[in-house]
Amino acid sequence: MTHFTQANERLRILSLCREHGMELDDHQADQLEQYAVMLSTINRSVNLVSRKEEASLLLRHVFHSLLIGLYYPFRPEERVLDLGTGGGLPGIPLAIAFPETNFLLIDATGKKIRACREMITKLGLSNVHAKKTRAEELKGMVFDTVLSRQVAPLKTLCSYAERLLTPEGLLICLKGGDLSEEIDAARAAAAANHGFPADITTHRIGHFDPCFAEKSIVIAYR
Ligand SMILES: C[S@@+](CC[C@H](N)C(=O)[O-])C[C@H]1O[C@@H](n2cnc3c(N)ncnc32)[C@H](O)[C@@H]1O
Repeated sequence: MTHFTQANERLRILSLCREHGMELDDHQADQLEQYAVMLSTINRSVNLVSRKEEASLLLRHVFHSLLIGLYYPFRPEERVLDLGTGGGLPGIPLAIAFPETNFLLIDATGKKIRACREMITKLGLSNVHAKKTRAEELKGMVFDTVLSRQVAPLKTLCSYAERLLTPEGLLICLKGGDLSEEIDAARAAAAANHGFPADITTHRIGHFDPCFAEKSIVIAYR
């Protein structure tokens, strides 16, 4: 990404966040930009994001992740799990935007978690930790919210999240394409997941930028 393009993207993302009520200070904007640069650098050796989309990392990955915070403002002290985080998406951008909320990033792939740890340390973030584990193997922890971006069908995510969430907990996913069959399948499987989800809402996000035309935020409720 050229410096010119990156500066434009930074301004655009900051103004989009501000327009929608998410105020980020200069330090947070610097951290988001630094994260996008590190993601792009590490991506040369560890496959963290699609190389085709590298040209607009700040918009397509960082801002895409931040959109969750526009629909669901995280509370201080809330415990959030990013299930299948890869290179820290959506967890790291959200941990930057919500410094008083606690994030745990998990992924089944060790080199991705090592990359996340390196970026977390360089960004100086103390509210986010990363652990190599499969969701099915994570035990003895509960979360107020489980997040997931591009990991598994909703039905599978609900089966993982159900035993990791508090009684009022939510599953929030970033998804693409026509979701009607996926949502029907998740609803049909609810009985096998202790009634989860009791309800599902979807929010189209194409109005933020044409690159999100096919994308939605899906929220599954107890
Ligand atoms: C397509 S990548 C998406 C990564 C990231 N969320 C993003 O949006 O860039 C899917 C990731 O989910 C991880 N994953 C898939 N199933 C998992 C499971 N059951 N438990 C933990 N991680 C899982 C994979 O290792 C992979 O890194």
